[in-house]
Amino acid sequence: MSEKIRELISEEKIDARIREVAERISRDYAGKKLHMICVLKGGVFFMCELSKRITVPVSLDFMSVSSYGNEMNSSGVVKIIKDLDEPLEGKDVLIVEDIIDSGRTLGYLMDILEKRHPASLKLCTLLDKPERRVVDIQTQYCCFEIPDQFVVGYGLDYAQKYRNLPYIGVVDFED
Ligand SMILES: O=P(O)(O)OC[C@H]1O[C@H](OP(=O)(O)OP(=O)(O)O)[C@H](O)[C@@H]1O
Ligand code: HPA
Repeated sequence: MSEKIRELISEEKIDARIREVAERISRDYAGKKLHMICVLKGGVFFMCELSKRITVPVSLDFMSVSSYGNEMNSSGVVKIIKDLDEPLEGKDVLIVEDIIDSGRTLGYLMDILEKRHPASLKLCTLLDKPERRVVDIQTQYCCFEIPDQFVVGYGLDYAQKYRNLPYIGVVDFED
């Protein structure tokens, strides 16, 4: 079986929407410092583009968790592959994700990070697939809601492929 990628959200639309969300975040955190946590690997493209457009002082940290492996459905078991370098105590923390699907990854992550006593803990996601939700997640900043389709590009992969596409595409499978 081979796969074909069909464009769902263009590079231009993503760029424009990230600017809008970055403006909102900059307004909401005016007078504060923002500690942004990127969930690797998928969140890295979004984190770079978003953080460049935020106008309050920003610090960055990275965490790697895995639940999908090379599959198209979450295993339900979330593993920490790399923990944060810095403590979160007293910081205004924004988690930056590429996608919320079942919500299992973020549900697990938010529980762990809350226990580290940040001053605030919010979530910013590039994509949200609300139809797929199993775990309830409160998202403060979302760029796009998408239907229940497996997507790639802008950091998102299928079996580690297509992360570097500059747009979001849907994977169509062919014989
Ligand atoms: O809401 P969920 O159903 O939990 O799915 C969302 C998670 O799945 C993907 O991560 P993945 O485990 O594929 O790792 P990756 O970012 O390294 O590709 C994505 O980056 C989210 O972290
Ligand atoms: O639609 C998706 N694409 C890539 N990775 C994902 N992880 C959760 N959902 C997705």
